[in-house]
Amino acid sequence: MFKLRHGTCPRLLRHWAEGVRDAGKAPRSSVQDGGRHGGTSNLSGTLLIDISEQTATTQGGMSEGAGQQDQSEPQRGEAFRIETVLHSGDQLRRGDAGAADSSAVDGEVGSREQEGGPLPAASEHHQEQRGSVVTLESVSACAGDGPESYGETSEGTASSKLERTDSAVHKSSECSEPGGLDQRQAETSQGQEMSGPSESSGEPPAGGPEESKERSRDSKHVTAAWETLVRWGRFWRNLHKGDVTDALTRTSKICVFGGGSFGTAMAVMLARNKASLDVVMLVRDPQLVASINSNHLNTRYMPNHPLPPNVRATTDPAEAIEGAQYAIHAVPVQQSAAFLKSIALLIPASLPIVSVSKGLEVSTLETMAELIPRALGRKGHPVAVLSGPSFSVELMDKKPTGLVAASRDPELARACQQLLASKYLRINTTRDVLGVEMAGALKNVLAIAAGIVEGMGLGNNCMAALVAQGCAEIRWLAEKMGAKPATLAGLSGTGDIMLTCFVSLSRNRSVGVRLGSGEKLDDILASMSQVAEGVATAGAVIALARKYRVSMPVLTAVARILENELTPKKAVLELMSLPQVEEV
Ligand SMILES: NC(=O)c1ccc[n+]([C@@H]2O[C@H](COP(=O)([O-])OP(=O)(O)OC[C@H]3O[C@@H](n4cnc5c(N)ncnc54)[C@H](O)[C@@H]3O)[C@@H](O)[C@H]2O)c1
Ligand SMILES: O=P(O)(O)OC[C@H](O)CO
Repeated sequence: MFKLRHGTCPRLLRHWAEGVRDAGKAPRSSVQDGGRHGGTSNLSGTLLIDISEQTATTQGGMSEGAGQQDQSEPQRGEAFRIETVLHSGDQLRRGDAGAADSSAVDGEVGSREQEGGPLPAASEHHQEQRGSVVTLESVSACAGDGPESYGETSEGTASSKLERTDSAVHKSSECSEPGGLDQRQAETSQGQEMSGPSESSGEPPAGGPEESKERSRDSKHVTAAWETLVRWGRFWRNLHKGDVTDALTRTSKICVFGGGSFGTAMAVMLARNKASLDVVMLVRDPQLVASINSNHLNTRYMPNHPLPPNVRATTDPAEAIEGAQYAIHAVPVQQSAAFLKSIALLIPASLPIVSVSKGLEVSTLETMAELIPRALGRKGHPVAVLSGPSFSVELMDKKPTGLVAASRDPELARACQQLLASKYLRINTTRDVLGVEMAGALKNVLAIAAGIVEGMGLGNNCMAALVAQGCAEIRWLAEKMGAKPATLAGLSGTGDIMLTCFVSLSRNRSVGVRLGSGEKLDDILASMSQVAEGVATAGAVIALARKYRVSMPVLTAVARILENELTPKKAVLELMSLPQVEEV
């Protein structure tokens, strides 16, 4: 059966198809149409399938064949797929806009990465459209090193692999990996269904030759799956090698608003990606400017990490903004509107602003993507947000990190990928700006709750229950406002919640720990030199919860504790006394 993963990058597939066709590799033999999805036509003896109907009706689910191919001739399968892709133009063009570009760059000099680097970052397209099969084996073939060249996967093995995938499709209704169906899982369940190693099945005991054979087969599947992924990454990188539309290539200056820890980290990520890029930080303190420009050190926020020479600082907004092609906004949320209003006249209408600030403005309940155009007095100003689990110090230390860039304009989200992604920083893209922003803002409030539990010494069970409940509350509100569930389960949601709730580097969590240990909020804030966005955002969350009629017991308790209307101990007692309910 033919299967097409709808999330598979259409651009990649089209290039692949064209490449194979041009190279004359696609055999022109007929295959039979299963006739279930759309019509058939015939050109040069090759069956063509219109997959538009299929695409429209199987979003997120496992899609089953549009046609039947001769399994004994795997090469036909390749041709079949290729032609299918070529004749699904509308879908492909639409998908293309959301497709991800891989632009991993060499960490120091900005040259495009060659073999052996990270896999391509995903697009919304990829993230959302799980559940069908990527024909990665075929991608490998197109990349110039066909299935025969990886591992022990000979042409014949590739054929049987396709067959196995087919049979697995019938057995499983889920597929989780970008590489397609988890064959091992599917086959295992199939095996158990048919002749599982149960006591009554008469199978040899564990550890016998049968089990060892199964283990070795499993191991082959794992190896094949991994190698397929690696080849996919290589193919993708080759495809985009020398891509002149790369935002990094055509950018010469970027300004960064805010010289705190994350503004500095963002400036360094950009500067490391391209040595000739002029990265200018707009900061308020002349001493900090002197330190950055003379000693390449942000002595206040990042004293142990020397900055690349192409990072400089200024207190002059005009100097920072003039000629900049992008602006990164890293000013705390509650100060952002006033800051942006003060420089609005200097900001060209075309200057995209990428916000990394996580929170809601208390006075308006706005997210940053709403606040920025309003503060600039320009509806429709180009905005993206970058979020996800990321401590600035770990980025500076080149620890592997994953973020998500969200924008209504997919090109801008891709530009964020191209400018910032590196060997240690993967950036997905999405159009779900609201989901990314709500998750990023609300996780800070939840992290305060987690800190309180830690500070009170309530134990691991309590911590896990609290964070799970908090996740549900974030989901209830964000989804009601229009966020996508996949976003909330992704890097900016679950990912950032885990990081911020469980890791002591978090400033929000630290505030909670100190509250839970009995300190007063005013004393805690007075002792901090950096922002903990959750403190202000908590009130806004509760106002939004009321507006959207969502009950949020944990986050409401945090807001009341921060307002000094409830002690942490009383809050726990009250929460534990709430009615026992059905899980939703
Ligand atoms: N630090 C991190 O690991 C991290 C990671 C992801 C996102 N963020 C988000 O990035 C934003 C900034 O965080 P940070 O860690 O850099 O904070 P920070 O406290 O380290 O720095 C804040 C910066 O904003 C500047 N600033 C404050 N008020 C200002 C004003 N009125 N006008 C102009 N500049 C002003 C400060 O001088 C400082 O340079 C926050 O919303 C935070 O949630 C931080
Ligand atoms: O230190 P925090 O609590 O502001 O968290 C920093 C980042 O948001 C973590 O992703």
